[in-house]
Amino acid sequence: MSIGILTSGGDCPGLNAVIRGAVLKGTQIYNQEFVGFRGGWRGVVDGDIMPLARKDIQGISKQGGTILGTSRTNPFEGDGGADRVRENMARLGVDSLIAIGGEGTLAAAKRLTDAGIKIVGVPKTVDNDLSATDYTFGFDTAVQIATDAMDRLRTTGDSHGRCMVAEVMGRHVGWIALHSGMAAGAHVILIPEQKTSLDQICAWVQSVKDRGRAPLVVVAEGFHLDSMDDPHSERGLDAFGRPRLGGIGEILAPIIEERTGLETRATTLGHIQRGGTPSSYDRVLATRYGMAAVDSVMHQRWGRMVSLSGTSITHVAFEDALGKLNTVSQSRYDEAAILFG
Ligand SMILES: Nc1ncnc2c1ncn2[C@@H]1O[C@H](COP(=O)(O)OP(=O)(O)OP(=O)(O)O)[C@@H](O)[C@H]1O
Ligand SMILES: O=P(O)(O)OC[C@H]1O[C@](O)(CO)[C@@H](O)[C@@H]1O
Ligand SMILES: [Mg+2]
Repeated sequence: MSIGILTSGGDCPGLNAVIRGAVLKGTQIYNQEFVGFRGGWRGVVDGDIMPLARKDIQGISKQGGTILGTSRTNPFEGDGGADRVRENMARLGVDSLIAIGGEGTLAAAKRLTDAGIKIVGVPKTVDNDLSATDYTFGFDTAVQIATDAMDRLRTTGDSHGRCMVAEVMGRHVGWIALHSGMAAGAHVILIPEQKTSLDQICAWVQSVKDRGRAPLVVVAEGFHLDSMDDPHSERGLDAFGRPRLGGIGEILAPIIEERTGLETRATTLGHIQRGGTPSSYDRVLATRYGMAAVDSVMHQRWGRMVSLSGTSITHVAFEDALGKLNTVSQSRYDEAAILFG
């Protein structure tokens, strides 16, 4: 019997390092065999597998994306369901699953675990929005990419004396905005947790302008003004029926320009934040998660995900890992806000 690995939800730098860590420890220490399911839960429902022997994972921890592919497929929709998953696993000789994904992937994993399927979870998300782990891999890389981009925006903004608006990812939480904004010396950081008025945003921008500096405004895609009920969305729905976010930077830029008289440009970083080489921090965390997930399989810790607590790897039940987001606290926001304007 082998262990099946899948990556599901948005991709993120470090997924390949998890796969490598799991396969290396599993083959070397436990003499286990592995297969990969292609395209997240879709591969599990369709029985679409690829080999994951030691030679298949050589050198992949520095590669971005996921060699398995990913999707936002719901394993309970269409032809799916727990019975279908169970049948496919039995037919393919797969005894248990390592599901690598965010809160949605783990919610699906919990439903399958409740139906008796043996699953352990590995948390991933660039947004760092899972509360049951101190950090998810992918976040550090995304922050570094965003910080580099902002450093570049600042030199062109300074040269032209313009206000630059940088939009970063962060559907429900503002961690990428907070960390990259602090690192790049942003003058305004706008996050989903803190509704803010246009008057306040323009007052910060104006004060930077009055000091003769070129303002940098960082906005998370999930931010909404105090006058908006929901985050800005104009890009339809994702595969799970949720609004695709993005575009709030382009909305804010002309308003800031009109109100402050300062020429303003917006840049949306988008999926650049999720692409390319993982940072060394993310590779190490992801590798440790992969190895710990195999330990969990060997100890039959079904329905639990590996998690980082301080510098130690621990285990959290799916039900405790879901339902509560890791939001930016008021104190972390207040600390950053001292630097605004
Ligand atoms: N409660 C649920 N029951 C069954 N399937 C679910 C549930 N929640 C989410 N899913 C499925 O799992 C997929 C993956 O979830 P989602 O798209 O939220 O990505 P994720 O794993 O949370 O990663 P990301 O950080 O990119 O959001 C969803 O697209 C959906 O098809
Ligand atoms: O890649 P997609 O499906 O457009 O998803 C984008 C979403 O995924 C994330 O990158 C991670 O959840 C969010 O920040 C963003 O809203
Ligand atoms: Mg999600």
